[in-house]
Amino acid sequence: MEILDGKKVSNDIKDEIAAEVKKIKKRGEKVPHLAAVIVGNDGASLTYVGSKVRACERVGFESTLVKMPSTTSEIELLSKIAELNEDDNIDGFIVQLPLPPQINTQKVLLAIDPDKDVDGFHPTNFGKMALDMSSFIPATPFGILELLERYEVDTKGKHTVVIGRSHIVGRPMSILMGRRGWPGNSTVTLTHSHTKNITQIISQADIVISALGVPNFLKAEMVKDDAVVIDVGITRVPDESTEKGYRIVGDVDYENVSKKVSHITPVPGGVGPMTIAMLLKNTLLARERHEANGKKK
Ligand SMILES: Nc1nc2c(c(=O)[nH]1)N[C@@H](CN(C=O)c1ccc(C(=O)N[C@@H](CCC(=O)O)C(=O)O)cc1)CN2
Repeated sequence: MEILDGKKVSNDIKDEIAAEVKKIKKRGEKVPHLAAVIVGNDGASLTYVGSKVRACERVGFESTLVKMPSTTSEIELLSKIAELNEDDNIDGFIVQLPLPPQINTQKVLLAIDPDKDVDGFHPTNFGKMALDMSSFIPATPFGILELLERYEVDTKGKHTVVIGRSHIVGRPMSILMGRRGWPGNSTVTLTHSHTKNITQIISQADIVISALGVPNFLKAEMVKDDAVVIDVGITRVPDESTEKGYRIVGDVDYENVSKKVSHITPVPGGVGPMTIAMLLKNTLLARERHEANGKKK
C-alpha cells in the first residue's frame, strides 16, 4: 500500500513554483498576485484563506486578503468583484466558499472575469475544461490529477467512481477522469444522494474518489482489493481533547481501508494541501497569460 502524500507533493510543487518566481524576478517581470475574498467569520474558511495567503508568501507571490463582514450584501460583493476584475495589479482572485445565505453564489461566480478566475468555477472555464480546451482547472480536482500523475497511478480503462456531485469537486472530477490522456481515459460513474445500489457500484471501482463530507462513510468492506482511494472529505469533528477543539476526519475509514487498497490519501495531509498548491499553479498560469497578452506591466 502506498500513501499518496499530499503534504509532501504540495511542498514539492511550492518549491517548483518558488523557482519559477525567481526566474520571473530575474527577467524583471511582475510576480504573480493573488487576491482572496472572504465574507463572514466561518472558522474553516478563515483557516483556508489564511493558508492561501501564507502559501503566496512562501513562493514569493504578492497576495491581498479582502475581508468582508457576514452582513455584506450581494451588491457590495459584486462591486468588490468588479473592482478586482479591473485591477491590473491582480492576476487572479478567488471568493472563498461557502457564502452567507443572502448572497447568490452563482451570480458571484458569473461576475468573476474568466481570465482571473483561478478557482476555475466560471462557466467559461468549466466549459473549456469539459471540451479539453486550455482553462483554469478547479484546484481540488487539479490536485488529485497531480497526485495520480506524480505517483504514476494507472487510470487508463479503469473504472473510477466519484462520490458526490458538487461543483467544486465531484462534477469536475468526473469530467477530468474521463478526458483523453493521463491521468484520465477512465470509465467514470458519478454517484450522489439519489444513486441506487451505491454500495454495489463502489465495490466495482478501481478508483474511488469520495467527496461527500460524511465522516468514515467509506468502509473496508465497500472497496475492492487493491483499489485506489482518494479521500476529499474534510470534516471538523468537535474534540475537546485537542488543542484546537476539533479533529479533521475524512470520508474514509482510513485505518481499515488502508489495509486493503493499493493507494490511499490521508486526511489531513492528502488532497487538502494539494488544493492550495494547485491554486498557486493556476495563479502562476494567470500571470504568464497576462504577461504573454501584454495586459500587465
Ligand atoms: N473558493 C473556494 N472555496 C472553497 C474551495 C476552493 O477550492 N475554492 N475548496 C474548499 C476549501 N479549501 C480551499 O479553499 C481547502 C480545504 C482544505 C484544505 C486543507 O489544507 N485541509 C487540511 C486540513 C486543514 C484544517 O482544516 O485544519 C488537510 O486536509 O490536510 C485547504 C483548502 C471549500 N471552499
